[in-house]
Amino acid sequence: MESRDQSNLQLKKASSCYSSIIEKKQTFSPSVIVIGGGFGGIAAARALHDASFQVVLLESRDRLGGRVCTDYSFGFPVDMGASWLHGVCEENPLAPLIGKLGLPLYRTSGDNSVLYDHDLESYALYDIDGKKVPQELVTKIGDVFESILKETDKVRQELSEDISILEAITIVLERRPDLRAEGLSHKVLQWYICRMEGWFASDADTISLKYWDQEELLSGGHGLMVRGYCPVINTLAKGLDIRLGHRVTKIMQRHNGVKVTVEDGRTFVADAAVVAVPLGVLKAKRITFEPRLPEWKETAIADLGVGTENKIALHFDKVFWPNVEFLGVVASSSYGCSYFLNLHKATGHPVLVYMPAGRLALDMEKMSDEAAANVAYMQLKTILPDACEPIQYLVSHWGTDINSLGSYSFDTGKQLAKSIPELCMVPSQLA
Ligand SMILES: Cc1cc2nc3c(=O)[nH]c(=O)nc-3n(C[C@H](O)[C@H](O)[C@H](O)COP(=O)(O)OP(=O)(O)OC[C@H]3O[C@@H](n4cnc5c(N)ncnc54)[C@H](O)[C@@H]3O)c2cc1C
Repeated sequence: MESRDQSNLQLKKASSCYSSIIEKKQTFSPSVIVIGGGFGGIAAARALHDASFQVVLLESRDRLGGRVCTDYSFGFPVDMGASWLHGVCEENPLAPLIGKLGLPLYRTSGDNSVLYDHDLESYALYDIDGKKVPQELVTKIGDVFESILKETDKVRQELSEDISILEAITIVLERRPDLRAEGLSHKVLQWYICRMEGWFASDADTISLKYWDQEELLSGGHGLMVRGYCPVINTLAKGLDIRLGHRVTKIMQRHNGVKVTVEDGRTFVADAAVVAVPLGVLKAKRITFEPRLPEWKETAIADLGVGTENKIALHFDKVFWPNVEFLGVVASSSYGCSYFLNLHKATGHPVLVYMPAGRLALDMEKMSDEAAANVAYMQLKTILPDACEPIQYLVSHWGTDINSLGSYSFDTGKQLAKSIPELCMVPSQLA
C-alpha cells in the first residue's frame, strides 16, 4: 500500500501535469498564413490577430495596400487605385473606421446610382471640336440611356442563353426607333456607355446581359477619399507580422495544416491559410494549389471576368478647367470617348485624372508612361485648347502588373467568358 505522503505526491504530480496541459490549451492559438496584403488580406489578418490567432501575412510587393495605392510624389496624396467609398453607410465596414480617423469624404453622389447619375452640376461634356454639349442634351440622353437599359431587361426575359449588354442594346434600338440617337446625341449616348464600361472596367460587348445588374450596392451614395486610402490601410495593418517581398508560388494542404512556398524556395507552415490575392492572379494560375482547388472554385474563378481601368493623373501648376466633377469627351464610339476626374473640386489640388477602361486601358498600357500621359493631355487639348502642359504625371498599369493582372472583376457570364479569350487569357500570356 502506498503511504499517504506518496499518494499526495502523486496527486500533486498529476495535478501539476494536468494544469500544464490546461495552460497549454489556454495559450495554444491556431496559426494562419494570410496571402496578399491588400484590403482583403489585411482585414482578414487584423480580425484573426485580434481574435488571438498567430498570423503571418505574406505580400509579394514591397508595399502594402494592393489595389489601394496612394501616391505622394506630387506633394499631396493621389489615389492611383481605389479612391471612392461606395456606400457611405453604417453597414459598410470601412465607414466607421474612416470616420474614427477623421478622414474627410467628398460626396460625388448622394444616391446609389452608378450608371445614369446625370446631375447637372457634376459634369461637363465636350465634342472633339471643343464645343460644349448643351446640358439639356446630356440630361435628355441620360434619360434615354436609362430607358434603353430598362428595355434590355425584356430582351433578357426572352432569351435562354446569355448575350452581351451591347448586343442587347442593339436589339432594343432595332425595336425602338424612338430611342435611337443621331449625330451629337449618338455621341453622348456612346459616352454613357463609356461610363458604364468604366464601372465594369470592361467593354460593353463583354459584359453579361444576364448578370450585369445583379450587384448589390450599399446605400448612402459615393464618397471620394480626399486624403487618400493609405491611412486606413496603415491603421488596419498596425502591429501585424507582415513580410513584404514574399511572392507565394505554391500552397500545399497537408494532413495537419498547410505549407506555403514563396518564390525563393522558403516555406511557411501553419494550421490554415487565407488566400487574398487578386482574381487576376488566380485566373492566371500564378499560384499552384496542391491538391488542386475544388471544381466549383475553379469554375467560379474561370467564369468571372477581370477588367482593367487605369488612372493617368496630370498635375498642373494652375487650374484652367471648369469647376465640375467630371470633364467628358464624347465621340462616335465608346472607345473614343473619355473622361477626367477633377480632383481640384474634391481636394483643392490642381489635378485631373484621366480614367481609360477596357480595351482602351489595355492598349494604353502598351505605351510608355510618357506617351500615355501625352494621349491624356492631347484629349484635354481637344476640348480645352488653352490647356497648359502638366508639370508632373503618374500612370498606373493594373492590367499588366503581375501583382494584380487586372483592376476589378465584372460579370462576364459563362458563355461570354468562353467567347472572349483575349480578355481572359491576357494575364496568363503575360506570365
Ligand atoms: C484603378 C482602380 C480604381 C478602383 N476604384 C475603386 C473605388 O473607387 N472604390 C472601391 O471600392 N474599389 C475600387 N477599386 C477596386 C479596389 O481597389 C479593389 O477591389 C480592392 O482594393 C481589392 O482588394 P484585395 O485585397 O481583394 O486585392 P488587392 O488589393 O489587389 O490585394 C491583393 C494583394 O495580393 C498581393 N499578391 C498578388 N500575388 C501574390 C502572391 N503570389 N503572393 C503574395 N502576395 C500576392 C498583391 O501584391 C496585393 O497586395 C479600384 C481598383 C482599381 C485598380
